[in-house]
Amino acid sequence: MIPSKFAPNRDTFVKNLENYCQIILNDMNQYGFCVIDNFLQNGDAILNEVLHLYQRGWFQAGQVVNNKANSNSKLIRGDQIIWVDGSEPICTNIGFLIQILDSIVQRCNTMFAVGEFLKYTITRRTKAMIACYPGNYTKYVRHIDNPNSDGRCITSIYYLNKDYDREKHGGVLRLFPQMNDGIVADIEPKFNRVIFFWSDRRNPHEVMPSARMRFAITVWYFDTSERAKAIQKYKENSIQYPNDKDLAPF
Ligand SMILES: COc1ccc2cc(-c3cnc(C(=O)NCC(=O)O)c(O)c3)ccc2c1
Ligand SMILES: [Mn+2]
Repeated sequence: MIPSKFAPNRDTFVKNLENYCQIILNDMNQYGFCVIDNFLQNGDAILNEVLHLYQRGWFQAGQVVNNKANSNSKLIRGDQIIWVDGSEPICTNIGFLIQILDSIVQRCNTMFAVGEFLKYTITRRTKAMIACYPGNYTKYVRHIDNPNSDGRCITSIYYLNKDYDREKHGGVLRLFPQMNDGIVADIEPKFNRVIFFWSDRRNPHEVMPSARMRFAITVWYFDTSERAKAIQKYKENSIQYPNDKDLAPF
């Protein structure tokens, strides 16, 4: 469990974005991450849309960037993913989630910006990546989402797993925050819970082996200048920017 003094875990019933922003600004500046429970009213509708997409067989095995020829990427990450932008007819509730995340992140970066948020200009994001860890102890080994300045500054993950019991199901998100005194934080992927964290080296993390099907929706937000530099660097080295086609920005 996350030690209570440290846990920026929030069981909040706040009804407006400003309250969410204050919580996120405080926790992201102090701990580097923020957890909010009971995030939306339409969680069930979002889950139904995700299950519908999964049952249609549209998810693909998650890739690993710089995957060495001889390594089995399954050993690194076992998720299956699909990218959506939320405007698809069967994703209207997922689209609502994306709009709320956009509103919160933009307010944190403009109207209420303090501390670390002042360092970024966030105007773009990826599409939403819906990930399913299918159970049978699939996991994602310890990694950093953006270790080499690819432009991503905030990771936001919305969880959809009802009755999640960490003892029976595993699948906990384990964060190793480098800010503060670096206490390890175990985040259960509970239904209608959202987490925001800095995507860079401040937050190494892993998905522990999951014994049951585990769904999450991730959106990454870009810092404009870091993103532009990253694309320029890959163009100069005439390397196809690995994330452009895969992270399907926007
Ligand atoms: C080359 O194309 C791609 C396309 C998609 C990619 C997605 C991830 C990724 C990163 N982090 C997590 C994670 O930390 N999940 C934590 C949780 O679910 O609680 C995750 O599930 C997936 C990494 C590399 C990718 C490369
Ligand atoms: Mn990650």
